[in-house]
Formats: sequence, C-alpha cells, structure tokens
Amino acid sequence: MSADNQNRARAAQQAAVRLAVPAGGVVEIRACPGAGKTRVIVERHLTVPVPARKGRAVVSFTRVAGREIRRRCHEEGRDELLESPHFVGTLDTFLWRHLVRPYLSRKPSDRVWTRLESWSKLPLARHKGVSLDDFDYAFDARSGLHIGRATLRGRTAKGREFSESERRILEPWATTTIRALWEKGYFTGDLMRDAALNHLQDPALGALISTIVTSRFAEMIVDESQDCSKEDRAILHHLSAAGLPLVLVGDPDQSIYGFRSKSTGRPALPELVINDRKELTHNWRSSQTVCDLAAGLRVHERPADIATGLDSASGPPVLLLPHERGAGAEADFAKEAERLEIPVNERMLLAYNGSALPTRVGGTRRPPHSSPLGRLLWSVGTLRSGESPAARRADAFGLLKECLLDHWGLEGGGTERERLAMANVEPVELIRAASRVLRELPPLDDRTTRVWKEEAMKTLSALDRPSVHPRRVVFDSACPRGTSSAPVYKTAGFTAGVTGAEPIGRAGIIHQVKGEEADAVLVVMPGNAVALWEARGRRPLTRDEAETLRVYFVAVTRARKLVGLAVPPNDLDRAARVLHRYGVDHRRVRQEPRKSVPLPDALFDIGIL
Ligand SMILES: Nc1ncnc2c1ncn2[C@@H]1O[C@H](COP(=O)(O)OP(=O)(O)OP(=O)(O)O)[C@@H](O)[C@H]1O
Repeated sequence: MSADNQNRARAAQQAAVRLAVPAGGVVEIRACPGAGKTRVIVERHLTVPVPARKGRAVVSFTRVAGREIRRRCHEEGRDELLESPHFVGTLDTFLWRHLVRPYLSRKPSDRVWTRLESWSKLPLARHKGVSLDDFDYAFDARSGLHIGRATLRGRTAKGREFSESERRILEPWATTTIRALWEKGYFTGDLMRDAALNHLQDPALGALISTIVTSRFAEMIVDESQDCSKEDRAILHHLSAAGLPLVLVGDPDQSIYGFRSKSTGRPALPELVINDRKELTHNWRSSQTVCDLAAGLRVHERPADIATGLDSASGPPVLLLPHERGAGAEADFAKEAERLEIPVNERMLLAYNGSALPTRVGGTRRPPHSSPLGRLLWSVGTLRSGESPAARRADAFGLLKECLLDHWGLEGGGTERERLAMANVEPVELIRAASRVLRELPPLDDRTTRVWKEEAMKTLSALDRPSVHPRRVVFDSACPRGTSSAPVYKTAGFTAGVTGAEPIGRAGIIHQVKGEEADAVLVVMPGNAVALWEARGRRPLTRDEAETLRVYFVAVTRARKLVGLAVPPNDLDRAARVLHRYGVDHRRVRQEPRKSVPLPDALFDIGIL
C-alpha cells in the first residue's frame, strides 16, 4: 500500500462525489471493482445538497446499495435523506411509482394492477417446471407491450435447454397465459418498461410526467448502470431530455445481464448520450494478486487495477484446486482459509449456476419430487442448509409459504397476497407460521420418508390456521413414488442429512453476489470456462462468451485476500498455464483424502426474510 496511491485514489473519489451535472447532462463514473462506487454514491447523497423542496433519486438494480445507503444515512442521523422527496430504491420501484402506476387506465374498474418481481412468484404463471420468465415475447403494436408470440429461450438464466416437443407444448401456453395475466392487471419488469416508454413517448402524457419528475427530483443517480437494458437507457434518455441531471455509476467489465435483453419488433429506441466521463482505477477492496487475476479475466486488455486498501499488499497466491461434482475442493480451501485465520462468515463459495454447486452442500436446484410432500421437504432442506445459494433459499421460502397456503386450503393460483386475503390473514402471520414450521418440523436425517411425514403431520396439525377453508389439502397424501422407505434427506434432494455445522461459509451463484465482498472466495470453474479463459486474447470472443468471462470477473473481484479456483482435474494444467501467462502468483493444491463434512445450524439463514 503506498500513501501516494491512497491520496490519488481519495482525490479521484472526492472529484466524483462533487461532480457538477448541468440540467439535462449525463455524466458517467466508470469505476473498477472495489473502487468505492457505493461509497461515492453515499457520500454524494450525504454531503452534496439539492435545492430546497427537491429530492434526489438514487436507484440501483440490487438491494445491496440501497441497504448500504440506508445504513449510512441512519448512522449519520440523516434519516430525512431516505424520505420523500428523495427516493432510494430499485430502478423497478422507481419506474412503477413515478412513470407507470399513476398513469395506468382505470378501466375495467375491477382490474387490480399488481407488480410482481418476476413471473415465477405467481403460481398461475408457472407450468411444467418453467415460468413465463423463461420466454421472449414478440412486440404487440396495439398495446405497445411485449405480450405477443412467446418463444422459449434456448438458454435461460438458469441454464436449462429445451427439446422440440417441450417447445411445442410450452410456447402456446405462454402466448395465451401472458396476455390473460396482463388483462388481469399483472406487471413484471419487462412490461413495466414497455409501459413506461409508452407513457413517456405519448406527447401529452410524456410532457406531464417530465414536469412532475423534474419538479420533484434535482438529479438521479443510477448505480450498476452497466446493467441498464436498451429499454432502461431509452427511459433515461427521456428523463434527461426533460432536464433531469443524470449520474451513471458503473463498471462495464461487470456487465452480466446481457441475456435479459432479447425482445424484438419494437420500433427503434433512442440512445442515451453520455456528455462526460470520469474514471476510478484504484481498488480499495482486493490484494494486488486478486487485481492481477482479475486483469487476466477482463474481456478487454487493460493494465491491472491498483490495489490501494488495507489488503493491497500482494496477498496470498491464487489457489488452484482439483474439483469434481460431489468431490469438491471446499474442504482444502477451508483449510487454507483457516490457516490464514479467515473466519467462516468471511468465506464464499461461488458458481455460475446453482447446479454447479455441490448437491452435498446445497441440495438440488429444484424439488426432485413435485408432489406436495416433495415440495415441502425440498423447501425445508434448502432453508436449513446454510450452503444453499441465497436465491434458491428465497425460492424455497416462497415455496414453503405456498405449501402452508395449500395446507390451509387457500387455493386459486393467485399471488400470496390474494390468497391471504381469502382468509383475511396478514402476510406477517404467514411468515411467522412458515418460520415456526421450519423450526419445528423433524430433522432431515436418515429416518424414512414415511416416518418423517407422520411426525410432520403432527407439527402441521398443531399449527393454528385460518378458519374459512379448513381443508387440509396436501401432506397426508402418499409419499412420492418409491420414497416411503428411503432416507428422508434423499427425498428432499440432498446426498447427506441436513443437520450440523459447516466451515464453507456463504454459497451462492455469481449473479446474486454483485456488490458483495468477502476475505476468501472459492470459484467453481468448469472446463469450458477454463477453455474460454485460455482463448481470451487469442481469438475474438462471441457476445455470450464475453459475458461468461465477465461473470467470472465479477466472482473473483469479490475477494479481499484469497481466491481459490476449483477446476476439473483434467483442466488444472491448462488453468496453471493461463495464470502463468498473466503473471499471476498461484499455487496448486493436491487433493487430500476427504472427511465427511457436517452441515450448518438449521436456522442459520432465516435472514433471507
Ligand atoms: N476511500 C476509501 N477508504 C477506505 N476504504 C474504502 C474507500 N473507498 C472504498 N473503500 C472500501 O473498499 C471496498 C469496496 O468499496 P465499494 O463496495 O464501495 O466498491 P464498489 O466500487 O461498489 O465495488 P464493486 O463494483 O466491485 O462491487 C469497501 O470495503 C469499502 O469500504
């Protein structure tokens, strides 16, 4: 760490904090990982005032930045900066509140406008293991919305491929369902963007919205701006043209949501023009070794970022660990982390998608049995295993709540809120009931599925439930076929009992840890990713390949001190050659005989609530 570097880095950050943006101006702050983007945004909001009676909109794609801003404003005793006229929240919430919801037609009058985070949250939008999120939709010129013909994405965010016969069944279902749900008043992010653009492009309505937004907000800061879709950029263009100053804060090397923007048929959208750009190239988070590794994974050649923080000394070498599914590198990595005195809560295990994480640790990606009991078991196992990826645990909690709604007989396929309204139950009561069930249901150990089910029925029967539909729908039915004498952990989708405590730390998929950091990060890197890394700089990469590489760039740049790369044994030499090519200090770890590793405390992660 050099004092000169730190002074230069601080001066650049301060310049970004104080940047003046004229009316209608668009300034971009491009910053490397760990450059302190979140810090710059918080400082600007805390220290650069806006005119009286006006607010600042600080929008982000993830909740991490919003949480950090709320924490800092609260610590500084400046809670008023979180309240109206300011806005601190996700871009989706901003669009809904300020550009979409107030301007939706009131007809037909029985239509209730409901915003969903994604279609997968709505039972009516799911069918045979997919949801409406897994399709692209043609643009429908009459409504100005993407609710036309549905096409399954060959590659989905979750990496599943579909056969021709699956397509023939699923695409017509999605085409009919999306329109029906839109007519009922449901919205997701994509439809919301369409509606926002329609509103802004309408001359009279657009002028009205522009006046309202610019009289309320003095400027808008967009965090993670590299993840703006072309629709988002077009919306921002309209706001800027209305006179709203925009500050975009992002890192193009961390752009990993390109797969989302595939909609077709809409007339060309206006492009957002950047008037000025500032760069931050000092990394306050990571050691120089981590910065060197990241430079070799960056799609475009650029010198390594300059390590500037407390961990900026070169740091321990990158570990190269042999890894196969079911016989992973975690135990050896945990040992090295132990040696470096890195505590368990400062360790992360990351993979491109959930299926690349060891099932021993996190269970299967989806319930292995679709029966009510199978879904209950999977959700309980996933929530009790602290190693299941955060997004999977969130899905599991949603499913557990659905199981209870089914158990209470509140059916209908609508949203949770709609089902609860049938019995006049508050959402918090459902959360409490789900937490209690999670705590009190028997352990998922080697008792048989039949025995577990009988014990579970007692717990569920003891649970108070709304009295309107007192029909117990589900769990006393038969065990899924062939499972009644099998150990219950197997039926739940695990390869060992979900019981004990475990030294791996947080596990997750890379897309979900943007903005986070940890001392030690173990990244599961399959053979094709190693091959891609090797090809970097030797041949042009396709768009999808470049995006894949960026995902691994995001993964390794979460680390402060230690990065482990878990690579298939046959690809170790190749990975070592690549590290050598980029001059990255590294060490190969030979696999040691494995001990069985116990799993974490049951309620470790109820924090997802
Ligand atoms: N001026 C500074 N002095 C000391 N520490 C800093 C400074 N700026 C940032 N940091 C620290 O560096 C780390 C990274 O900061 P931050 O999370 O804001 O970076 P970021 O640019 O948002 O990173 P990424 O894009 O990789 O998520 C944090 O731990 C933060 O506290």
